[in-house]
Amino acid sequence: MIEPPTRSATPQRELEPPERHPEAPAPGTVLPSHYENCVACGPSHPTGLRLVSTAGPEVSISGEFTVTADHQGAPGLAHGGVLALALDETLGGLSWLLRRPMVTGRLETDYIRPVPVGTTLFLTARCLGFAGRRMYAKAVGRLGPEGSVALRASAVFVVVPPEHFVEHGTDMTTEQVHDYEVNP
Ligand SMILES: CCCCCCCCCCCCCCCC(=O)SCCNC(=O)CCNC(=O)[C@H](O)C(C)(C)COP(=O)(O)OP(=O)(O)OC[C@H]1O[C@@H](n2cnc3c(N)ncnc32)[C@H](O)[C@@H]1OP(=O)(O)O
Repeated sequence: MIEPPTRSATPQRELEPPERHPEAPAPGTVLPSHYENCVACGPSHPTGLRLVSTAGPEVSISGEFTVTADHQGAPGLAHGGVLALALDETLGGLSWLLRRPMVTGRLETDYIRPVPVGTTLFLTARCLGFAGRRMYAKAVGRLGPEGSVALRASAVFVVVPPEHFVEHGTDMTTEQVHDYEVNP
């Protein structure tokens, strides 16, 4: 028997409101890739999404990427896992505005419309607030800037110390991780 989920991306109590960091990049700022080989945003990844994120108002982010033949599941259609990746990256980009390192704890995705190869998907993510170390957020993906909604997601990210990436990853020093705090 498959166990029912024990956690939910729907807040179970009132959240502390999110605060945009005073030194967050201004709305409209195109955000840099956080890692050149990232499968979602890295410019050096050969088949990645090359998703580009832009800081939005309050604690929100927009992102876009074009679905290519490298992102197919069924012929001519984006793979659902790839679409979850795009949502995860856009939601994770909220870190730039909060200036707190976070990792995805839970990502709940609704797939509403198929996304054909060649589509430029427009994503937006918004922070709902915090419950301790848990950050709750929502995201939407549209087929065009004002197009039909193809995807919706609710997520919980967990704030981690910068050392998380040094301890569990490779090629990352504590100095590099702390650089994010001053040089987004
Ligand atoms: C300096 C700033 C500039 C930054 C500028 C850089 C920008 C950069 C952009 C990046 C954009 C990329 C975006 C992709 C982001 C990924 O894809 S991250 C990769 C995928 N995720 C992971 O690998 C996470 C793997 N899991 C873990 O490492 C650990 O389970 C976690 C999540 C750190 C939690 O472990 P822990 O630290 O021991 O925490 P724990 O005490 O268990 O839980 C803490 C709280 O979180 C809750 N929690 C823990 N796990 C979960 C869960 N799965 N679901 C819900 N709640 C949970 C607990 O219930 C607990 O809540 P409270 O009881 O405190 O209320």
